[in-house]
Amino acid sequence: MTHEYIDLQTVAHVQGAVRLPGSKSISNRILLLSALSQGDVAIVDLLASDDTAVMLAALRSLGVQWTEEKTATGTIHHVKGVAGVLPNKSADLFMGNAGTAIRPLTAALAVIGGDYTLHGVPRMHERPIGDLVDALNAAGTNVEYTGNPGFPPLHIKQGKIHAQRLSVRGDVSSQFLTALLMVAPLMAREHAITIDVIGELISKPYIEITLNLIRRFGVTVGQNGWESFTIEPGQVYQSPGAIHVEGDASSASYFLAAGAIAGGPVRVEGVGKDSIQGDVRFAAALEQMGVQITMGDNWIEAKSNGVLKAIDADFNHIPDAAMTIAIAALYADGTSTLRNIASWRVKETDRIAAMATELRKVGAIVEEGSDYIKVTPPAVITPATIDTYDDHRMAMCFSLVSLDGAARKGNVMRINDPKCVGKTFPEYFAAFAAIAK
Ligand SMILES: O=C(O)C1=C[C@@H](OP(=O)(O)O)[C@@H](O)[C@H](O)C1
Ligand SMILES: C=C(OP(=O)(O)O)C(=O)O
Repeated sequence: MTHEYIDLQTVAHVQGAVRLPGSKSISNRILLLSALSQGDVAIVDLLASDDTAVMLAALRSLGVQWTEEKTATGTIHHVKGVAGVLPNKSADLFMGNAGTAIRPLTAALAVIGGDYTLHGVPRMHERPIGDLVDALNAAGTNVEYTGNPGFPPLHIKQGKIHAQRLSVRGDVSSQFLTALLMVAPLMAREHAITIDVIGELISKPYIEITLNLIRRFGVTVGQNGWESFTIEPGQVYQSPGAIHVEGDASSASYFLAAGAIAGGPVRVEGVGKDSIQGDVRFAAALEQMGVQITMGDNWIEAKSNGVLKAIDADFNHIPDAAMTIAIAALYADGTSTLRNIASWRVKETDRIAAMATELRKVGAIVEEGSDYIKVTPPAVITPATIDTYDDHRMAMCFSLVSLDGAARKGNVMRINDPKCVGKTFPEYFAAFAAIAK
């Protein structure tokens, strides 16, 4: 942890428009699908952040060629697909703390086979991957733990897929199912492959993103509810030519919440009503809190009179954006409860514990359980020094606590280690400053 911090003066009003960076979830999926496909792919507006940098670096280490072209309107990444045949049969890959990189890459490398090691930052070595490794190894791959069983680092050797039916637990992270779905066409060379989901699948909208993008690369997945998925044999990923990355709907949540807390209107551009990201449903949660939301094809806008209604709801479908609701709850007219969010505990940090600790610093009364958090707002928000636990979302969420019409002028919120936003949104604090009037 660095000792850097940023001091945010309290402000009473926000207004303006923000152009969102690309979606992390879409960017990393498209990068891997492009590498696995036949033909060249031109990716427009890929997210530039730590999580995509580790994926790009890994692809380069594996011998996948890509170049970046700067244009007047943005960037285009050109990826040369290798159709599932990686030029480099061995590599040591640093995955940072990017779940969307390590989980699908582990599946791809395990199925393709070779001699690969994958590791990350210390927290990555505490984030579960056992359900994915179990599913893969039961099907014939050869993945070993080199540290603690169930967690990275991993050593992948040559295996041989013999199963036509795989099962994976869905209740710890949806990324395990995403990873298997992405590599299923590589396994279904001669026989169909069926993937059964064991336990209640969490974070379902992320599976919808996966299925949508797999389809864009020419592969059809048969779906039996959320219980099983079948990939018919002989399907090969084909380049869609050019593919555009939507703005990040989770990143949008901070600006929409700002509009909700401090008047607005605040408009985010790059994501709208046709988005394939589940996190656009954050806007519906704000509506329930009394915020006025309008949406276009490529934008969402929030405005309010600053008085928010408390909310009690299940947030399993939007685990990332739900953190922003926990902050909006500070400005509500009563106690809010966010339910069914157990996955918060195994992300960049234990987010239920971190959120509870930091909300208490600004005066909230917080109750936490294994899978819920209950927030009662204080009469006045107390200025505080906020720790961010190397979690980009903690830093972005707590920037919002500087929005306070009732605060004494000159009050300051200090956010420690603000650079952790680099995981998904390196320019976050500049974008936030631009709407704080
Ligand atoms: O598949 C994805 O792109 C993601 C799935 C979610 O994780 P879980 O499925 O672990 O909840 C989400 O929290 C993460 O930021 C991105
Ligand atoms: C949980 C997150 O990331 P990851 O993709 O590493 O799981 C997140 O961005 O909030």
